[in-house]
Amino acid sequence: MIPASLRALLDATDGQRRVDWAGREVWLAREPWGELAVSLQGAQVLHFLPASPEAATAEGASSAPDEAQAAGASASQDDAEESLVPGGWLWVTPSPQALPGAIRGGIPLCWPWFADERTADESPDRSGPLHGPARKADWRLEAVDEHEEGLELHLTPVERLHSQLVPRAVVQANAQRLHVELITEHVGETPVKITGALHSYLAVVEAHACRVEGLAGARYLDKLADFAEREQQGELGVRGGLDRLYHTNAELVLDDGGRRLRVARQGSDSAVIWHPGDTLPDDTSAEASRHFLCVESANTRLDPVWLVPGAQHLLGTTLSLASDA
Ligand SMILES: O=P(O)(O)OC[C@H]1O[C@H](O)[C@H](O)[C@@H](O)[C@@H]1O
Repeated sequence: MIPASLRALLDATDGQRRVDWAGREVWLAREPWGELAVSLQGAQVLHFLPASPEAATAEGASSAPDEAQAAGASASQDDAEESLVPGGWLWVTPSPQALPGAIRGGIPLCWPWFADERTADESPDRSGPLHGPARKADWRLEAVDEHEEGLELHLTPVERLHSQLVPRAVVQANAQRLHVELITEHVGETPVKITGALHSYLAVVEAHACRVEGLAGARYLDKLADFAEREQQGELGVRGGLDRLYHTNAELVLDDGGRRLRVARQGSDSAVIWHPGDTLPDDTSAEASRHFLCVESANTRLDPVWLVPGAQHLLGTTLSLASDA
């Protein structure tokens, strides 16, 4: 579910190319296996639509223009805002912030800390940005390789983001799945504590009618209740705003009534589930916000990672259709 202007650029793409979208350089692929869009600001995957027959039949997965009615084009919406076009597994706001702001949507890379935890923040007064500097930084596309009848992209930041830590991102896309990994290499001399997230904005029919399976019985910290510790009773039904850090490495399934998306995580014992509810961010309308739910592969205060010199940490997520759909 992406803004119409990004959809139009994809429709005009045959193969692979670089375009300018929302003031950012964005790499696009439209090939027999499916579609992928990656912003070089933040190495942020913005769009993924696999060509597998099952994916194409899932509700909302078509990109045909005449089916673009549902999301974001309603009369209640600000006329100035672009419409959102259904199709794809990720959501991107129709009104992204200008640079140097970050684009809300897709899969932002939060590194080397999650939210306001500021692990590994080297600024003198520990005043680094929410979610760390990586998501707003310029990244370089180092390589595009063939991978399992799809593609594998390798990205690195243009400038050094930390004196001891070096991140890189790998994106694998094919007709069945999207896999993103954020690898942190310690090239320094002293242990460093990191957190982080693959802050996935997953496209849904209606955020407040979603179910997330796999969390029953898990302990979580409720950020909307001053980090109160609670236990998930039964499966999670999303009915309003929520901001929770679940302590689990379980595989999750997001069911929005139309599609059952499996969210597998690697190197992550924290699953963050977030939706702003009525507390809308400045860059997103109420109408547009109805169509995403964040299900994040993360390392949070629940499972920070102490990296020692020479070590690496891989934080990953794999999105695929649940086979029991
Ligand atoms: O608005 P952003 O900086 O992108 O952050 C969006 C959200 O990210 C995470 O999910 C946090 O748990 C939330 O507390 C935060 O509000």
